[in-house]
Parts: sequence; structure tokens; C-alpha cells
Amino acid sequence: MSFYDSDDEPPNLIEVTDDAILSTLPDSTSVPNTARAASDISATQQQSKSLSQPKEQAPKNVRVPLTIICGFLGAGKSTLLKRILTERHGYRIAVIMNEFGDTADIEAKTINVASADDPTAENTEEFLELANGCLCCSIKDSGVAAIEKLMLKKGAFDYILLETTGLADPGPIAGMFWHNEEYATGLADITLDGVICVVDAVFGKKQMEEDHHTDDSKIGESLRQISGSDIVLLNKADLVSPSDLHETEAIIRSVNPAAPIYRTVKGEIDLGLILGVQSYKLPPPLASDEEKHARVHSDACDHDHDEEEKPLNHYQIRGVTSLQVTCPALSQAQFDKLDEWIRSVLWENKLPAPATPSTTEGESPEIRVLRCKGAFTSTTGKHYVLQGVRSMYEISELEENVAGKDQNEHASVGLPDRGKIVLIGKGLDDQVRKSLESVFV
Ligand SMILES: Nc1nc2c(ncn2[C@@H]2O[C@H](COP(=O)(O)OP(=O)(O)OP(=O)(O)O)[C@@H](O)[C@H]2O)c(=O)[nH]1
Repeated sequence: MSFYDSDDEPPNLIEVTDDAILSTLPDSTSVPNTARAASDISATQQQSKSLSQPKEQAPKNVRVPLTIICGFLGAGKSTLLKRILTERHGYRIAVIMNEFGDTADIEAKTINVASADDPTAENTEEFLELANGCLCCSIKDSGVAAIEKLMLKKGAFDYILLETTGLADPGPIAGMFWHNEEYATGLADITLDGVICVVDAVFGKKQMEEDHHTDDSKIGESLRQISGSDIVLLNKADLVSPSDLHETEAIIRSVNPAAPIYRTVKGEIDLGLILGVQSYKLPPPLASDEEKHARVHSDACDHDHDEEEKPLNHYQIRGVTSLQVTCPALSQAQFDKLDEWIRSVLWENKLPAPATPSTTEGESPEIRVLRCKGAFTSTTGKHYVLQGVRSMYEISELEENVAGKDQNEHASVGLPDRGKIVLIGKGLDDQVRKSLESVFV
């Protein structure tokens, strides 16, 4: 069946009135219509008209960054979205609010969620003008076809935000956008900037505990969301005590040590920390424990730091664990061994056979890596970044102008003295650590 069979066909643009514009905003009262300049209005009308057919002068060679916003049910995803859309950031943003819940469908690229009996799945596509002068194209549809069709309007917006449902697993969605070269149409024009997970400071810990207690062969959604994220926002920080915040942060960090955690109230955050961060291109912020500790506690930090590093002795998150291994500058042989090791673990879910088999070590448990990141150098002085989502991974050489940047210039840039590899997933025990470390001997 063709992807563009009539049932799957994404909707055409509908003309919108000012009332329609305001009613589609997350909170229409917060966007004063009078704030729009006449020139902005005519620009909007011009854009609206041009939407039904691609603008000929639209730049075709620039990739549009996309940020996925996932997070627990009611954690504050829409609040964050609203905040981004009403900030003066200069981006013209396309927003996709969708029902990307059935991840298997996404992987199969056969999504058609607009089922006749789902009243929320009505196909609408609207073009909005916001008070800050940015344009917002909102697609309340959920198929890949809708995104591809959106990309035909490339040039009308320069950033895409995709808000998933509270139950969505961001991994397959991120994977789809990350390695989209195989798709012939619009998706190839998108570059994945990063995945933000909004965690509810009030219920997040309970949610993770519940997911932790589920069947050990499964991984709960909240843990998948945290493990698949590049940035975590611990939202509703106003509603809980500092010690509760700290405890939730510790759990999040134990699941995903590679993601910076920022405390927020109603999604209030410097947008430079979450948008345009190029998580899949630049070295991950694999800070030392001390630096990570400082970053997590940079603001609203009013608790006793001596209390901080107490282990979580009442429970451990069993569903997902992480493994961090440092590595020296790699020779070509070590580089090849690392590549082979990663392939075995990500593709075959097992450790490669050791060069000298040990009689003391038993069968390795099944390994399931949800996410891996790393940054390291070669003995020839080249810098590399490792990125992986599920079974897909990429080791890319860092451009010299990026590698040479001062660490302070960009939160994500700056190579550690020693390389570091982080794996997040299941079955990452000491045997896996030893096996990975043996690559660097
Ligand atoms: N006190 C407080 N309330 C917040 C904060 N952030 C969001 N809320 C409120 O929490 C409720 C849920 O926020 P939403 O932004 O709708 O959450 P969501 O993640 O989009 O919800 P779903 O789409 O249903 O999963 C709303 O009533 C918000 O006003 C915060 O930082 N502090």
C-alpha cells in the first residue's frame, strides 16, 4: 500500500481567521492579538497563501532542526511548549502535537492514526502568527506523511518542535529522524537537534518506582523516556521540597548520566540550553561527577550538599542502568575493536567473544542498549563523537573548528581529557564494563 493512499493523505492547509488562530494557541489569553504589527500580519497572510504550494525561493539545502519533547503525563510538556512559542527567540517554529504512541507503527513507517472512531485524531493543519512575531505551523496530525507534507513548506519555518504523548517512547521517534537518509521525501531535510524529557517533580519519583517494579523483562515508559533523552527538565520544582528534588535527580542521573538535568517552574528556562544544542552532532556533556553535581545544583540550591551523594538505599532502579567507561586516546586497532564491540552489543545484544576466554565468567546476560553516547580522541589527535539510538549508531569525526572550541563557549562542546563512553539500557553489569575496558588495553 502506498504511503500516500487516500486514507493516509495528510490534510490540506485550511485558511484560518484570527479567532481560529487564537483558539489554537495553548492559552489564547496570554497572546495579545493587538501586539502584532501590520507588516507581520501581511507576512502571515502571504505565508498562509504560499502554504498550499511550496515556495519556489525557499532554501532547499538547509536542514531544519527538530526537538522532540517527551515526558510523563501531565509533567508540563504543553506548558513548556507554550513558553517556547511565546518567547522572543526569533525562530519560526512548526509544532507537531501528535499521538506518536504506537512506536512499533513508527518503526514500520505505516502510521495512520486518524482512525474514524478517534475524535481526537481529526486532521487539522493551521498556520499561526504569535505575538512574538514568530510563525507557528501546528499540525494536529500524527503521521510521518504529515511531517513530510509539512516539509514541503520548508522555508516558512526554521525549527520544528514535536510534542509526544505522555506514554510515548522517544527512542524510535528519535531514531526515525536521526537516520532519515533512507527516506526519499521531506524527512531527509530534518536534523534531529535533541530530545527533551519533562519530568514531573511531584509524581516523577513515584512513576519511576512503579515502572521499576513492573515485569523485569520490560522497561517502563518513564525510564525509557529518561534514558532516551538528551536533556531532562525537572518541572514543577515549586511544588516539592529541595530534598525531594534531589532524590528525584539522583534517580534520573542513575538512569541517564549523560543528560543534564535542569530544574524548572512552568518550563521557565534559558532556551539556549534546550534548543539548537545539536545533541547528535556535538560531544555529549559527559561531565565529571563533580561537574555534573554542580550543574544539577546550580540554581535554587538550598539543601545540604554533604547529604548529596548518599546512595539510594531504599531502592535501586532495576529496569534501566547505565555504564560509564573512560578511555585513553585510541590507536587504530583499538578504534576498530571498539567499533566491533559496539556492533556486537547493539546488533547482537551480546558481548564479543574475549580474546582469552575466562573460565570464571558465566554467560553474559542479554544486553539491551537504549542509548549510547561518547567522545574520545585518537592517537593521531582526531576527535570523535559516538551517538547511538537503539541498534543505530554512528562514530563521527568532529570538525576541527568545533573540536578546537573553548569548553566555555558551548555547554555541549569541549572534549574531556580522557574519552568517555556511556551506555544506557539493560544488562549493563560488571562483566560488560570489563569487556568494554578490555578494548582499550
Ligand atoms: N505549580 C506548577 N504547575 C505546573 C508547572 N508546570 C505545569 N503546571 C501545571 O500542570 C498541569 C499539566 O501541565 P501540562 O503542560 O498540560 O502537562 P502535559 O505534560 O502537557 O500534559 P499531558 O499532555 O496530559 O501529558 C497544568 O495545569 C499546568 O498549569 C509548574 O512548574 N508548577
